[in-house]
Amino acid sequence: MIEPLLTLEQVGKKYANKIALHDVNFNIYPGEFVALVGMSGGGKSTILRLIAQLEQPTGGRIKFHDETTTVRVMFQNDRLLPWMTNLENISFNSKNKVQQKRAQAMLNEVGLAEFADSYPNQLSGGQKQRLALARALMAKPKLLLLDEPLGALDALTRRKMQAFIADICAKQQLTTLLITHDVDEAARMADRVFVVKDGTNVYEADGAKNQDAATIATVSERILSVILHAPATAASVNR
Ligand SMILES: Nc1ncnc2c1ncn2[C@@H]1O[C@H](COP(=O)(O)OP(=O)(O)OP(=O)(O)O)[C@@H](O)[C@H]1O
Repeated sequence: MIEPLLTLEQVGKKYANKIALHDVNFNIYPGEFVALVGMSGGGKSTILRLIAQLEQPTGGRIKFHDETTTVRVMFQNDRLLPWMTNLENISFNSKNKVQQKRAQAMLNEVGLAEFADSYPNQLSGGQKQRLALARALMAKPKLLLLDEPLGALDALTRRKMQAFIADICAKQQLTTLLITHDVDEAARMADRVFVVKDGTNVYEADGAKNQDAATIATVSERILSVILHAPATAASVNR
């Protein structure tokens, strides 16, 4: 049996006057691409922040089966540093030759080789997100967390970036967790999709990664229907 990379067991998160999460249970396995979808306020970003250890759960536990697992997050806001060149943004301005070479190779990988010496504000939205992805990948993370990374892009660029990110993650066999409102995006990019509703994960479906448009549409429709109609008390999945 394959050991999960990450297990969430009855995870809860209480803020002063709000229960954001109350019973989150799931496993993520090495190399898979998982998407968390759901309506606004359901708890998706809170789950991501807990996994990234930006906050601590107030109940249950989050277990990394290999304690050396490194995690990187890519956010909707690219968080690039405007005063550094694109290359410096991903090499963290390191003078180390190996690091610089790797940064250049990473720029090639994301199709930005010719923009090494220009600055983030000279890039398009999609290019900025590719640079942000390159920066996240520089650390060779075992787990990549994507927090609505394509939310600010126009529809066409977004579609291109979905394929681009899914391909890079597959090529690098990177374990990836994507948070998105976009059901079609989740179905299109993910191996598995979890629906998060009212602080818990209420449903799990196979995604439609690398499938034809009709399959993506069918999977999206099913997920959307769960988001709209699943009772808040539905049993959470535990795989
Ligand atoms: N720091 C906080 N203090 C108090 N309540 C919070 C805090 N962060 C989140 N919440 C609440 O927890 C719930 C879940 O929020 P969360 O941001 O995780 O939802 P989400 O599904 O990611 O929503 P969205 O898609 O709009 O980002 C919401 O009701 C939110 O108001």
